[in-house]
Parts: sequence; C-alpha cells; structure tokens
Amino acid sequence: MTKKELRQKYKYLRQELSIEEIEHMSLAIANRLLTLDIWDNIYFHLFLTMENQKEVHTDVILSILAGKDKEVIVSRSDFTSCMMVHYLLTDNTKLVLSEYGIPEPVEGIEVPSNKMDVVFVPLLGFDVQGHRVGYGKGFYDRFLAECKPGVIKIGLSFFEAEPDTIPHNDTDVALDYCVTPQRVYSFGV
Ligand SMILES: Nc1nc2c(c(=O)[nH]1)N(C=O)[C@@H](CNc1ccc(C(=O)N[C@@H](CCC(=O)O)C(=O)O)cc1)CN2
Ligand SMILES: Nc1ncnc2c1ncn2[C@@H]1O[C@H](COP(=O)(O)OP(=O)(O)OP(=O)(O)O)[C@@H](O)[C@H]1O
Repeated sequence: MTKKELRQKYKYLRQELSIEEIEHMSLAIANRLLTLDIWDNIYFHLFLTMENQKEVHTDVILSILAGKDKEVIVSRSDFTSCMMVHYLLTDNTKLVLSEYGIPEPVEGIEVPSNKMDVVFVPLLGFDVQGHRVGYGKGFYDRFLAECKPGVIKIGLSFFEAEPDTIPHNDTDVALDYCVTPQRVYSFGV
C-alpha cells in the first residue's frame, strides 16, 4: 500500500472507534509503557491528543510522567514551516486548542530538541520494522532529525503493525518501539 492509502485506511479505522474503546485502549497503552526500560530518563516529549482525529489519549501518560517527577515537554506547531517549538509543561502552562484541534502551549520555557531523552510519537500506521506513516507534513521527521542520537522514539498506536514494509526514504526516522493495547514492538533496540 502507498502512504496515501495507509493514511486513509488508518483514519477510517480510527473513526470507527467509540469513545469507550479509545479510553480503554489508551489506558492499556499507558499501562504497557510501564514495562519499558525508559523510566530512568528525565526529559519526555509528549504529544497532546487531537480528539477530533481520535488519537491515542495521552492524559494518562501525562499523569504517569507527573507522578514520576519527569520533565514533560509539549509543542506548538507552525504549519508554514512544518516545525514544532517545544516548551516545558508546568502548572502555569496555558494550553489553547489550535485550529487543527491540538492543545498547544502559547508561551513558556523553550526546550531545544537535543534535550529530549524520550519522544512519544503520534502516528496513523506503522510496520514491523518501525517505519511509520503520519499526516504527511513531516513535523516529526524534522523534529527527530534534530534530536540527539540516543533519543528513544516510541510510537503509540491503537492498531497492530502492517506486515508489509511501509514505503520510506532517507528523511523518515524509524521508531525504537511501538506500543499498542496488545503488545510492545521493539525494533532492534
Ligand atoms: N497530537 C498531535 N500533535 C501533532 C501531530 C500529531 O500527529 N498529533 N503532528 C504530527 O505530525 C504534528 C501536526 N500535524 C498535523 C498534520 C495534519 C493535521 C490535520 O488535521 N490534517 C487534516 C487535513 C487538514 C487540512 O489539510 O486542512 C487531515 O489529515 O484530515 C493535523 C496535524 C505536530 N503535532
Ligand atoms: N529532516 C527533514 N528536513 C526537511 N524536510 C523533511 C525532513 N523530514 C521530512 N521532510 C519532508 O516532510 C515530508 C514528510 O512526508 P512523509 O510522507 O515522510 O510524512 P509522514 O511519514 O506521514 O510523516 P509525518 O508524520 O512526520 O508527517 C516530506 O515532504 C519530506 O521530504
């Protein structure tokens, strides 16, 4: 399947999910994350859920990170450059829903990409080798290219891996793990 076909497939599959299923599966994903060997790290980059797109709910992950006293970083997206600016999430961070339905910080303490230890990656689909397909604007490929070499990239998905290789090129950054409600995929880490 082409990236375009994969996007359509997974957008459709998501739209079929009920709120109850989404909440149940998001909790299962958060619980499964606890089994990964990532919790000695400090700087965790988290995406905030686009509820209109029926993404994985990351609020439970946020609570886990807060409970473990981790530094949590969230981003604001610039759709002209397709780049993100990253901010430390604090009690004072004001979040505003963007025109795309993403809760985003308006200002705060900026954190450079090379600070991140762990990045949770939103995706539409992924394959058994850790390639992913997103919305096609390259926000995460650009961001991950700026991160330090050892950064741990963890995809979160309601659905299992595509058995066939997803088309990819030099700018596509592969995942280290992908966590679904059913299992953890480790890609050569
Ligand atoms: N929560 C979250 N934040 C994220 C991402 C993400 O996937 N999830 N992104 C990951 O890269 C970036 C934002 N990328 C996005 C790309 C497309 C659309 C979107 O709504 N696309 C519509 C078409 C809209 C239009 O063209 O007018 C669509 O695909 O239906 C939203 C966010 C950065 N932040
Ligand atoms: N490091 C980078 N620098 C400049 N352009 C990039 C970089 N990484 C990706 N791009 C561009 O961004 C676009 C991403 O398209 P691609 O089909 O890979 O999206 P995707 O896999 O759906 O990923 P994403 O979720 O990041 O949008 C391509 O046009 C690609 O050339």
